[in-house]
Amino acid sequence: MGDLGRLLKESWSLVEEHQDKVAGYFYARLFLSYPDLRDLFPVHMDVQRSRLLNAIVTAVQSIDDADKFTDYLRALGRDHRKFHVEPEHYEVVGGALIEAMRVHAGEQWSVEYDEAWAEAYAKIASVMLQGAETDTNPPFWYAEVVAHERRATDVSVFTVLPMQPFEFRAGQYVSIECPRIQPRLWRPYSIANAPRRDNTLEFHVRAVGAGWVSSALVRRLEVGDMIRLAAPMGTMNLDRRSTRDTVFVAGGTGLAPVKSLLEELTRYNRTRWVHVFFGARNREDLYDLAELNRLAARYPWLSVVTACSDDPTYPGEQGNISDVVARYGPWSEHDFFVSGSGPMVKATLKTLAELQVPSIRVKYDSFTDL
Ligand SMILES: NC(=O)C1=CN([C@@H]2O[C@H](COP(=O)(O)OP(=O)(O)OC[C@H]3O[C@@H](n4cnc5c(N)ncnc54)[C@H](O)[C@@H]3O)[C@@H](O)[C@H]2O)C=CC1
Repeated sequence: MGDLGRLLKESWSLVEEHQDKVAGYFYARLFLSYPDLRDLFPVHMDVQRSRLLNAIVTAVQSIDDADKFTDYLRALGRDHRKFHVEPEHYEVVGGALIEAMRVHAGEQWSVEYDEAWAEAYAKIASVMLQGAETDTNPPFWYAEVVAHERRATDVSVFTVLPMQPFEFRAGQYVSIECPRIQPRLWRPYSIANAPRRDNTLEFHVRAVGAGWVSSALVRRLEVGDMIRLAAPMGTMNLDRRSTRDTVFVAGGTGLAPVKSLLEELTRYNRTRWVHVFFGARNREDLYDLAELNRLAARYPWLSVVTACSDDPTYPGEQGNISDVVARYGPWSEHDFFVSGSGPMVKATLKTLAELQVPSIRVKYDSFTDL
């Protein structure tokens, strides 16, 4: 770890325990110095409270890998155009963050820490700004909900039609906001189809715990609603030059990007064997199985294995999908795509490492919806 990385980690450990207070101070400082900024945030800050702070801290802490994150940060800058973020906002946010940490760190805080955070933050902000400034697309797209279907108690699949052309690559995700239901609350979801001639986009959403946006999208979204979409992000794309057979491992609605990549494969694949491992808690949550089976019946190169982790009488595989994949194989020559909750992705990456799958052949995008 470089010196800068060490200083950042060291200083964050001084305030880590008081994250809530740091977040409270940070937003108060932000809105005090820039009352206009309040309009960019949702009315109720409860859910939002730790999001921005966590995102910045994670990005800053990864500064040693900044080169690796350049594409991500540029895309994040483009994505942030949906908030109408101006260059001066970046400065205010950085200043408020450092002040909030300094105030809560106690006597051990030093000028060195101030400088380290300022340097790392400036680097990240400049890459994000570059991404935003070179983007010629609209800051967001309006899209009309044209279909909405409840597939399980907590899972819905819905389709939208963007009002202007919306370009993306199979496997990417976008932030979504529904102004009628929850203005200014944006959450990322994967697009569950490859680009289509009719421009429609499909999303799979599960209403989880305190996930306000997800619950609203599952329970309250209606055909005819207008939602807003931000710029597409993510690098979980197919490499058309690869001739390797491919394995997709999906947990729950993490199936969405897998469906998108499968749809792309149906357009050109003739030679690669493709295996889908789809895990859910119970059989009802295997919400898209009928469609997967239909694809497998039509394309001889595709096979599907399903598993339930909390349904002992399910006749298919039992257990977490990260373990189920290890019962098949050998996999050391395959390309892998992993999609699901953070813990599911982590567990699957561990299994694959144990199975000697080189990490370079494993693609995943990890994002969590709260
Ligand atoms: N909706 C979308 O477009 C996308 C969603 N995701 C993420 O996928 C997740 C889906 O959540 P749910 O449907 O509620 O899935 P879930 O929590 O019900 O889990 C589904 C399956 O994933 C596996 N799994 C879960 N936790 C695991 C762990 N700790 N270790 C090993 N395996 C585990 C198990 O096989 C389980 O049956 C969410 O976290 C969401 O953020 C990811 C990509 C796209």
